[in-house]
Amino acid sequence: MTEPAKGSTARRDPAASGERDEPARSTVDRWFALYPALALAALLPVGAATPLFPVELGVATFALGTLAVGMAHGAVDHLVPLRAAPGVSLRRSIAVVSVAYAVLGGAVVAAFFLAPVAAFAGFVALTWLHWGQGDAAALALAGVEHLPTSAERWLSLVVRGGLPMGVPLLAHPAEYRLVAEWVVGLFVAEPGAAAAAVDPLFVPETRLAVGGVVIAATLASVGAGYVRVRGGASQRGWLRDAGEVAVLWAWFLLAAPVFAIGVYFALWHALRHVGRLTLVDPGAAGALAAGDVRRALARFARDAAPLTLGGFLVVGTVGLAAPAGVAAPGDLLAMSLVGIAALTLPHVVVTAWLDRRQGIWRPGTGG
Ligand SMILES: CC1=C(/C=C/C(C)=C/C=C/C(C)=C/C=O)C(C)(C)CCC1
Ligand SMILES: [Fe+2]
Repeated sequence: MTEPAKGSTARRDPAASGERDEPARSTVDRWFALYPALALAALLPVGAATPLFPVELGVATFALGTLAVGMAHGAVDHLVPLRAAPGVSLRRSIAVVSVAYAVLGGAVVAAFFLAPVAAFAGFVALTWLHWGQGDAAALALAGVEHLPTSAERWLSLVVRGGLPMGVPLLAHPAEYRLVAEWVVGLFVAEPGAAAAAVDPLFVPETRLAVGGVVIAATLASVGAGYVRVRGGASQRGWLRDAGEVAVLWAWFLLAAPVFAIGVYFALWHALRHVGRLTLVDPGAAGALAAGDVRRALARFARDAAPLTLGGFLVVGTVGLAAPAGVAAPGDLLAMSLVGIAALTLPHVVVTAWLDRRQGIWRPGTGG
């Protein structure tokens, strides 16, 4: 739990306190964060075997995860302003989010056409930020007490986003590079040009620097949390945080990158975000408070269905527009990633707005 709000003017932090919706919140934490994390831990032996298999296994897993929940997790963004802010109409909510998606998504696609290598690196950086942002919100929702300041939450963001984006580069650079070549290869048709173009990204210094940042941030974050526990914060929340970080470290060290990220995207990031969204839908939150996870999920699926299809249309359009064409499984992954990149920038903006509304980055004052 964050520091209690001080003074009568301070607003509550609904992501980390509030008794009224506590049963719904703890149901969400269990079903959408804790159990999936335990499932990922149980999958570690499977992950450890994946480097022995062809990368196509990873591509199929990534596609399946994106089909199942990955795409859907952002497909209710148009309802987020409506549900998270008083006084926003449905029409305004849809209009604002549609404009953000068209402008920002269009800019991302243009960036891939104009400067594919920089756009790819930017997408990895954006995902680092976004997946870290998602986990910081999940930790707040879980009510951990060892992250009472925004600085500590930012450090968690660096760790949690760095695990999926940085550790595979440290542990499996060849497959990481292959994916970069596939993505850039959609936009540069000459044979061998993509491999040469991504060279500057894969110098040993990048790998060292990225690995160093993730290791240092992990040690600093776990250490700072321990200091908070010594100062009276709940040990349970800290152990949960450190345990999740340990599972993610093991997962991304052991599993082949495309497989690892495919599973993580669906089972970890997307599910956590879906859980968070069910809490801002009063109908779903009511079902969750009564322990009815299935009904909450059914409501989410109904809301997300139309724009999940829309998301796949975006991916298909990227495939049709790619100058080099789409032929091999690698191209399919590449076109999905570019489509996802276009959807991710506006999704990050909507999520950041929700974070702000919920006081994720201003613990103790939020709401
Ligand atoms: C697959 C894959 C990569 C990139 C994945 C990314 C960047 C996924 C982003 C997904 C998002 C942002 C989903 C929305 O929340 C790497 C790391 C380049 C190399 C290893 C394999
Ligand atoms: Fe997301």
